Amino acid sequence: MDAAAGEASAARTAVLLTGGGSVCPPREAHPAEPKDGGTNPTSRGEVGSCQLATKPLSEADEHRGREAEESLLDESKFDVNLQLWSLRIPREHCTSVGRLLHGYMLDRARIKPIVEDPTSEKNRLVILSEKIQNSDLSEIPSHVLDPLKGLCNIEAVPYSLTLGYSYWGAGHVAHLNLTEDQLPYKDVIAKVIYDKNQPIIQTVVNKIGTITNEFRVPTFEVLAGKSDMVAEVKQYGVTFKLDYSLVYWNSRLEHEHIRLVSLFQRGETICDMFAGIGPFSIPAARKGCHVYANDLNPDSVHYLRINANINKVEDCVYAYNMDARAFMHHVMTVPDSDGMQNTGEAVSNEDHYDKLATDEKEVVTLEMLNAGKDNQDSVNGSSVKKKTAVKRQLDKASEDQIAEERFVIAVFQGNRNTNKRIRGFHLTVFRPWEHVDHVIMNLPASALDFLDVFKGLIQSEHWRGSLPWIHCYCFIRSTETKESILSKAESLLSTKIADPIFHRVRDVAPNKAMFCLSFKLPTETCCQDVNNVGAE
Ligand SMILES: C[S@@+](CC[C@H](N)C(=O)[O-])C[C@H]1O[C@@H](n2cnc3c(N)ncnc32)[C@H](O)[C@@H]1O
Repeated sequence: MDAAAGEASAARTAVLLTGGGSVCPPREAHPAEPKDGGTNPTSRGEVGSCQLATKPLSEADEHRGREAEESLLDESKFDVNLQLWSLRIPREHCTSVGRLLHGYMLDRARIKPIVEDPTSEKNRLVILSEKIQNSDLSEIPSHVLDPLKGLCNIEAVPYSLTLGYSYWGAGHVAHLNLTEDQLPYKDVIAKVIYDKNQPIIQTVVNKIGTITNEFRVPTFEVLAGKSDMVAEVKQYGVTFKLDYSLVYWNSRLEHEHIRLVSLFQRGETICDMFAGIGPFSIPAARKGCHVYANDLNPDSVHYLRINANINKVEDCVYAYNMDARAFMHHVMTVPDSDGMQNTGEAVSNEDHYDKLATDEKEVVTLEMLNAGKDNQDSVNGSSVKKKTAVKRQLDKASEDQIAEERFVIAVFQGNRNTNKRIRGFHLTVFRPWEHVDHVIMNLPASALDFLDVFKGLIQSEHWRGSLPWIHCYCFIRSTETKESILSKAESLLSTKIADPIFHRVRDVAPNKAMFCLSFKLPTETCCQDVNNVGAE
């Protein structure tokens, strides 16, 4: 359980402390009529005693507390009701409205901000963020609202959303973020959360201060229960095991993890420079990508390996525990003797590059496929012979062939678990110095500073196909602009970036937003011999 879950727990605590009775309405997620009919600007937020309050218990409170104790677990006590605003729009404008309203829509893990309108199938409701409090939408700046009004008819509709028991995820750690005025009551709050949530909650912690260490791990004070902070959480069907006290984890990035991985194709090669416990790497591997995942924190790499195993992608994830800069140099360096440096290894513990050249995974070119011919030399020959054959065939392949070969990979991977082998047909898996499709850099506080690692990184005589996409996360403060960030990136790469894409991930503070800057690595930056590498 993380901060969000802690929020629910805090809400539940408040129910007991303030004795609000049946204050949270039944679980629902629908447009709701405001008491004033929606004509006046109306403040909305969390309702009733679902807000944390710390006044003393009355007799009635204690009675209700005893009642709650008698039942093992009252799931409704987890409910957090959000009173929000939504915009009713014609359904054909969803994409454009979603784009225009980026940063002003609801940003909650696993909640879609655009939903069906129960009153008409021709419309959709765009759920607005909690920061939009008034029906006149005065919190949305005119440069966003005016184009929206020009695009289509919009109508502000109150929207009630209850985040219930199942929403708050898994794990046994209730993670609180107590404010100054709540701190004097931290022990009683923790005790109530702990006592009233047996056997689910085993540990109650409060986050202390801001994160300053390089591994981005918050400091927690254990307020109740065991100090064990190992938990399992689920994101979009993937299970992640982690120790909250040792590694970075942020459930609010779930949408972003899904968004980025949805851009990857099966068979692609991914380098994740700041991988953490694998929220990009593991889903990418599950999609059929080959992932080189690195983190400086040895505990993160430990859980990355565990998570690769839990999710059965240990064959496709190669884990490294290095500084990100050293990692990129390491995986992009062509080994002297066609061997592999031993710093990083496949999670399955087999030598990755040996595996690439064994008879289980070798290369078939399009011509060989068409001819339907066995490549017995590679299957039966020595490892060196096989690798030479692989190399020769790779050299011949064009960009089109890469696509075709990847189709073959998809077919073979579909059969992977059946242990079915077709002798003579082999797979193309590129080593990073030959081809990488995407590089992920999720260390928003300083990832931009690492961009100079790409200067002269690629040896063009070994490279095949187009240059990689870089997805570099950053913060933009109110004193900065996209232009200033871009110019910093360009100066680190020593060249212009063509067609940069800024994706707003989330607001992290009133004056600070997290963005993902995506761009194709410019040829001028990275190639030791620029003439031979395609920059398309
Ligand atoms: C913001 S977290 C992102 C983790 C993961 N990608 C995610 O989305 O949850 C950044 C990660 O970078 C790691 N890190 C910090 N400095 C690093 C460095 N110089 N080289 C490699 N990893 C580093 C931290 O340990 C942390 O796990």
